[in-house]
Amino acid sequence: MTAQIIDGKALSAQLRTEVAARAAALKAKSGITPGLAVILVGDNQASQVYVRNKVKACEEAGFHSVLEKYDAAMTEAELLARVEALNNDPTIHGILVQLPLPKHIDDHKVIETISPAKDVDGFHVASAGALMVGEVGFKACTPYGCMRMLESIGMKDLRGKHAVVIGRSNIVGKPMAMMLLAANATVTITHSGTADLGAMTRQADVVVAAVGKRNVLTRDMVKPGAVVIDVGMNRDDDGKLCGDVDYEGVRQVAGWITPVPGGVGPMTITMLLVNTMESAERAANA
Ligand SMILES: Nc1nc(=O)c2c([nH]1)NC[C@@H]1CN(c3ccc(C(=O)N[C@@H](CCC(=O)O)C(=O)O)cc3)C=[N+]21
Ligand SMILES: [Mg+2]
Repeated sequence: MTAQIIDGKALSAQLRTEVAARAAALKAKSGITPGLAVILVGDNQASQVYVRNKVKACEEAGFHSVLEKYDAAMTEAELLARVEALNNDPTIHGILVQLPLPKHIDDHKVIETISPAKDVDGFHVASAGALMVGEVGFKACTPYGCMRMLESIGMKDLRGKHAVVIGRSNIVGKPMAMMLLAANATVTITHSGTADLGAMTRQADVVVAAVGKRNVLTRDMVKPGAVVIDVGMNRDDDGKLCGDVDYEGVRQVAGWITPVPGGVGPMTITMLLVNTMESAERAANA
């Protein structure tokens, strides 16, 4: 038996159609068009591609989108001033400052300047805190997308399940663990300081790999039938996009697996649209 595939592209298409319908309904009812502003500083090649995909996804959903591109020499003060201007712009419901930023700019300072009401990335301390205590706030898009993938295979409630997260970043590992916990899973967070990773993952009903390194999870580390979610975005020796999971090996034992590309990546962009939609609806009801 080989694993069934959780198709992030297909699920994204379905969810984006729903978002487009919500956007049209909001516009008809209140005259408000959801608006996303994306700021890109510098000329990082990968960032250019991602940002273009985000703007394209917005347009397809009927959103208003603004892409602001700046030279790598932009000062931190100039960037903070742009974020503040967008905070005060009523046509904008979501602000995304593409990371990484040039070294001379303090990412944390920039993120904390974004109004939590427009923090559709879910990176602000207020958004992370809201997730931790179960308050209303924007959820980080990548882990949020992983939760929607689990929901799509009937795993919305994870009571009685053991979820093992590999990685403890602020943008994926930690919020992922919080969301799994909120879904009633028993959660283990593993990382570079974990003594025996395989001993942990072999107990898991759900494994989320979010390290940024190839072949972190191999078939001998997976319990037969487990759900494997691959957040990784790496390049193999031929320059092809690949995840953190040894896909060919792991699919021989897993019950479900997400591919790279076509898995978590498209879902990340979809949840950005969902958060921006939500923000526009909140603004309309305010
Ligand atoms: N403030 C901020 N927010 C982010 O959400 C953010 C960021 N900065 N910086 C960079 C990372 C990366 N990221 C991706 C999203 C979608 C795909 C995606 O759609 N990937 C496609 C493949 C794309 C390709 O072919 O290269 C897939 O997996 O199928 C990839 C990467 C968002 N990021
Ligand atoms: Mg920095």
